Amino acid sequence: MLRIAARVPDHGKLVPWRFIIIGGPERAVFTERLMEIWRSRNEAASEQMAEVERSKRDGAPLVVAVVSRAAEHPKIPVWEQQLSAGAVCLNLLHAAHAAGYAAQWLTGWPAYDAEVARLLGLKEGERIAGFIHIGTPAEAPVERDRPDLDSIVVRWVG
Ligand SMILES: Cc1cc2nc3c(=O)[nH]c(=O)nc-3n(C[C@H](O)[C@H](O)[C@H](O)COP(=O)(O)O)c2cc1C
Repeated sequence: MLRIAARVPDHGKLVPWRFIIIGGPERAVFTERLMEIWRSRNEAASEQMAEVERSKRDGAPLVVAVVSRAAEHPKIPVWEQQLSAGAVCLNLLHAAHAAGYAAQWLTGWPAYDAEVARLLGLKEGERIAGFIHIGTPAEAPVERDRPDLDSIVVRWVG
């Protein structure tokens, strides 16, 4: 799956992304660490609120953090490097689904938190493009409204 995920358009072959696998026994430890950080930020939160938070962090047995390491480059804009990291996330979703798993691209506060970044060993300039949660499907995914193409497509007429 990671091989498929890494097979994305990558202008300049910079490989401006990397993976951190959070699985096995470390998966539960990761949730605990996130909860500790969350509690330190939400000291007044009730146990019920903590359980809601835990249910959001505690989903699939495998999480792959896709890390963007886009950096200033003389020819390749940072924007294009970040888009490439997004493509990695989507490819990983497709790879997981094609292999029969369920997968979801999540961010939430942990993707933007300096302490979580330290916990994951992110280096200066690195950031989370997505936490890709992967597991065995428990139920059919809920469909939701999709964009009305007529409202977002125009034909360029010069
Ligand atoms: C960058 C990014 C971050 C996302 N983060 C979250 C999130 O934190 N929580 C959430 O419920 N959905 C999040 N989503 C949306 C889900 O990945 C997904 O689109 C949604 O669950 C519906 O799935 P579907 O589009 O396959 O029907 C995020 C999507 C993207 C592109």
